Amino acid sequence: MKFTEQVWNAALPVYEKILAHPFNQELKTGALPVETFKFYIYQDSLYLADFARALAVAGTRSSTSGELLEFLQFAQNAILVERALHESYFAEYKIELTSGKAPGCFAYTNYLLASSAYESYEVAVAALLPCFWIYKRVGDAIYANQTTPNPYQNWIDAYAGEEFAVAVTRMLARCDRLGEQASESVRNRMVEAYLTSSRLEYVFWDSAYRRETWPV
Ligand SMILES: Cc1ncc(CO)c(N)n1
Repeated sequence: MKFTEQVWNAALPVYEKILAHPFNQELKTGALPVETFKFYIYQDSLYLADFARALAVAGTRSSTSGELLEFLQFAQNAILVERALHESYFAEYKIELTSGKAPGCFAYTNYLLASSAYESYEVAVAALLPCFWIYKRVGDAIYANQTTPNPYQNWIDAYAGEEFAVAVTRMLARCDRLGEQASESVRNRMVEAYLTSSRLEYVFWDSAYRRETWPV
């Protein structure tokens, strides 16, 4: 079985919970409170800044310059998406939040940064896969069932769109090659990393929905 098929099956219950989460259900119908969306966009800008770093670091752990280039391009794109958030949503919604990372965002970004630095290249890449693939599947599912007009149309279009799809396809192909070449023990750790990041995707959405703050 292809690595990506294996992990998709392994994390299917997590994906289904993500899709059913009220954040995504309300995004789909447009009923999501704007204050919740603002909180999410702010947290996502903090996420994307670290996601870019994790991608770049993972790239430096590869053994070919082709792979390094691929991951540097992913990193560049994450930075450009982060900037676009500021130019569009931050301006449109007058987001002036300064609270920093909520616990959910903190957990996810630090997991990605730690994996990229301290895990093997293959495991680091597997940890980064849900950021692409789960977002793509969620974007597509929302796009296919959304209420129109929808105040969050730009967000939906970005993740259901062609440009993001190209990056996701490249990442999936990369993961399948790495999974195929990996020893059984490395492959098992790759599956574990994919699962952990999938759970953290859920945690991130749930944190945004609750506008999570630090308890102390
Ligand atoms: C939390 C999160 N995961 C994945 C993506 C897509 O890269 C994003 N923008 N935010």
